[in-house]
This record gives sequence, C-alpha cells and structure tokens, in this order.
Amino acid sequence: MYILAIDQGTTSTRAIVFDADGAIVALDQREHRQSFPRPGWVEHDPVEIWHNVQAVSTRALDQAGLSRADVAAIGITNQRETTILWDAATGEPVHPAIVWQDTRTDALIRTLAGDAGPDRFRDRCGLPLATYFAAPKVVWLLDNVPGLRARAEAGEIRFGTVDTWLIEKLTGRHVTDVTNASRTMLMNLTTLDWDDELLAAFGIPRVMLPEIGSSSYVYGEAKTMLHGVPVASALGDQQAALFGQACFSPGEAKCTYGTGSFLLLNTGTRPVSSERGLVTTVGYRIGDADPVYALEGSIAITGSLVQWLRDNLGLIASAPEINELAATVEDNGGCYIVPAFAGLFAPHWRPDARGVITGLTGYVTKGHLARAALEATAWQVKDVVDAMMAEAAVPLETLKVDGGMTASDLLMAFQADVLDVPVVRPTVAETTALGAAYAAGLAVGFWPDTDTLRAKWHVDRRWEPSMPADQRDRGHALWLRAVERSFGWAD
Ligand SMILES: Nc1ncnc2c1ncn2[C@@H]1O[C@H](COP(=O)(O)OP(=O)(O)O)[C@@H](O)[C@H]1O
Ligand SMILES: O=P(O)(O)OC[C@H](O)CO
Repeated sequence: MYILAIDQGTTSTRAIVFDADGAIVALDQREHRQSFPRPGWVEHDPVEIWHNVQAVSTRALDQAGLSRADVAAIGITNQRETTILWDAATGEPVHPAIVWQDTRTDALIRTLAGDAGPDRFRDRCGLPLATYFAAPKVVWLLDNVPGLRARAEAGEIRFGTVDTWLIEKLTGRHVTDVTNASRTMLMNLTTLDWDDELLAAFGIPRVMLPEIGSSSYVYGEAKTMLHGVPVASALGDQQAALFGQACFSPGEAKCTYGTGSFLLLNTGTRPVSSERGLVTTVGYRIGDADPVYALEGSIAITGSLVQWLRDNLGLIASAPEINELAATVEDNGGCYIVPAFAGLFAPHWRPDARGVITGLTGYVTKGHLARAALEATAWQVKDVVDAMMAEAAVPLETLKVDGGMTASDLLMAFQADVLDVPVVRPTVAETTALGAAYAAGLAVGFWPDTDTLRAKWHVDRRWEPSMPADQRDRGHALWLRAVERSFGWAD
C-alpha cells in the first residue's frame, strides 16, 4: 500500500506517491497561472488549482501503475493564508483566490492597527497585523464584492484557505486544519477555536468559517476522485515540512528555501509568544493529542529574487545558472541586495520597505550581483535565527534544510558560515509532501508512531561553518546597514 500526498504550492501543484519506507515512487507536477491585476496584487484561479490537483494525482498514480485500491490514504499540504470565498450552494468561487503575497490590504491593516499598533491581536492569535494573513483578505472581499457581506451573513458564502477548498471538493465537508487556521488571525491559539473578539474586530461572520480539525485525522472519504480513500491529513506547507523533517522535539528547527523561505522551530505543547518579530503558530496536531506549537520566521522573497534576476534582468537563463555566475567572483564585491519587493516580513514587518541594491561601484559585475542575491537569502535567514535564539533561549545545534534553493552549494555553505552552525539536508528533498504523507499515514495506522518516522530521516549532505568570526560580523553589519536603507520607501 502507498500514500498519495498532494502539495498545492504557490506556483505549482505536485502529487507524490510514497511507499512504506517514505521513499518516492512517483511524482507529477503542474504549474498554475499567476495573475497580477494591479501592482502588489496576486491572484490564483481556485478552479484551475482543483483541476490541477486531480490531473497530477491521476498522472502520479498512472506512472506508478497503481489504482485507488493501492492507496491507504491521501494527505494534503498547501500554500498557506491564500484566501478563497465560494458560494455554499454551488461551490463556485465568488472571486479569484487572493494569494498570501498580495498587498492590497495595506491601508486596511493600518486602519485596524490604529493607535494599538500592528501587535494589537498578537496575544490571541500569535500574529502581527500584516497583509500576509487571511483575515484582512476576507474583509477586503466582503467590502469590495457587491452584495457579498449580506450573503455571507445569511450563510450563503464559505471561507477557506486552500486546504479547505480542496477538502470540500474531495469529501464535501467544510473543514480546515488547525495549522492553516492558525494563519488566519481568527483562531485563538490557546482554545484552538475561532475567537469571537477577533471575529468582531474584523467584522467577519462566524457562519462562513469552516470547522477546525487536527492535522493528522480522517477528514472523510474522497468522493470525486480515488473514491472511498480516506483524506487523512491537512497541514500548511511549512508545518508539513517541519513534520517531514521529523522535528518532533522542542528545539528542533527546519528552514525551507523556496520562492520565500520559512524557518520553524518546534517549541513544544505551549505557545511561545514573540517580541522580536517572529510569529507563533500551530506546528501540528496529531488526532486528539495536545497541539505542538512553533515559532516561525517568514521571509517573503528568497528564491523569487533569483527568478527576478532571470526574468526581469535576464542575467541568467535558468535559476541554477545563478551559481555559475556567482562562482565567477570571489565575493560580493561590496554589493548587497535587500529584496524587499513586498515590504519585509520577519523579523522586521516593514510594509514600507522596498528593494535596494547598495554598495555599487564601477568594480561591481553581474557576478557580484548573483553572489549578493544568494547571500541575501542567507542573511535574511540569519536575522530570523538570531531573533529565534534570543527568544527561545536554546542554542541551535544544526539547521535542517529543504526546498529548491538547497540545490545551491554556494548558498548552503554561506548559510552555515553566517549562522556558524552546520546545515544538513535530508535524503528525501520533498519534505513538504513527505510531512503530509506521514501525517496521513499516522491517522490510518499505515505508520505506528513518530519514532518510526524519525528513524526514516537520513542525512544526504552536511555543510560545516568555516568563516572566521570577524569576517562574519563585518558582513553582517554591512547587511544590516543595507536593510536600514530599504525602510521608509513606500508610503
Ligand atoms: N540551483 C538553484 N540555485 C539557487 N536557487 C534555485 C536553484 N534551483 C531553484 N532555485 C530557486 O528555488 C525556487 C524554487 O524552489 P521550490 O522549493 O520549488 O519553490 P516553491 O515550492 O516555493 O515554488 C525558485 O524561486 C528558484 O529561483
Ligand atoms: O507555496 P510555498 O512553498 O511558496 O509556501 C508559501 C507559504 O505557505 C506562505 O506562507
């Protein structure tokens, strides 16, 4: 028997079939359209995403020569915060999905923050007020789609993040998981239920919200594809990577390097609140067990800076080529890039920041720019790790890494150097899908416990730090000066 994991990400949807060893048997992937109707706006078509989920699932099973009878469970993991509203009767979206990167709610955020500031709701939901999270996107839709608020109040409209959208399409149930719910700003982190005060502050009717389930739990049987197979997990993709990296003990952390990068630290069964710009989130919940919380450093732009050098500047023809270009020079030549394309997320939370390239002289070549782009990822992660270590008061012994950018040897070596901590990458690179598969497998008894899953984690590659401390400190001081330069640009 096998587990089918569906990883519905920001740019593409993957379906991966895993065997009982946690090894990949088949994989299929399909990109979906990114719509940018105005500067700062990012939308997806929820129907296209659902079609892609069905297509990649079918193709992955076909590749492996499997039928539904071979599949013990389906696991779901998804891009988080992306917001969909649909008609409860027809299941038709009433508007395109508003993607997590979308900044259209900037003014709304400032109004909601008022004199209390962006941390107004942090005590309850663990999150700062930011365009990133789901609740402001729901408010924008209720305020801007004609007649929608009245219909929502009458119970005719449903809200969901991508997990909810897919689970309803698969099983007919309107339900979310607790990790995705913890990214809305509407769930109370302690009760794990929708919070009436938060709902009142945002003006969001409770009737449109889904039920909240565990991350590893049987949501129901699939009805629209793979008939009868249990849908047995749902986790936000970053939490799924934490699970797939077997970070089951407090103090264990992983960083996923994709279009953005997200570092999560397991803090155990109590939420740890942050005063240094990290967010408190649910890491996972297995069945009725106590939830496990995490501190998260969310960085909006890392791999997408590489894509920008490729697509907007034409410096490289493909993302991997950045490494060859960066290898043409010894160092960054004094050049720093702060990719604050959508403001800066953790640990700064500065919507007024915009991208800067500093330290330009006649000496700087495109090789230096390539190197500065890779280094920007490592420095952003260092700022998050520094905040996390100060807050959690536990030293980081190693950093487990995954995601597309971990293919860059130069970046991973530089990351170990600037953190002064070894960086380790596991044998299964698809840790996000693996986490969803693990959670689904646990729910149906395919795997007995997390110790069994931990034993499956094996190191593929390890990078040891070797940079002298004074060089690291000098580089970091310059990076922080460059970050300062990015502040206060947008109104
Ligand atoms: N060899 C490489 N070196 C540096 N960056 C890379 C490399 N390969 C891919 N990337 C970057 O990694 C990102 C893709 O990683 P992936 O984990 O697939 O992202 P996501 O799941 O966020 O779509 C892209 O932004 C791309 O620019
Ligand atoms: O889809 P990804 O991998 O870019 O992840 C996006 C995050 O879930 C956003 O919070």
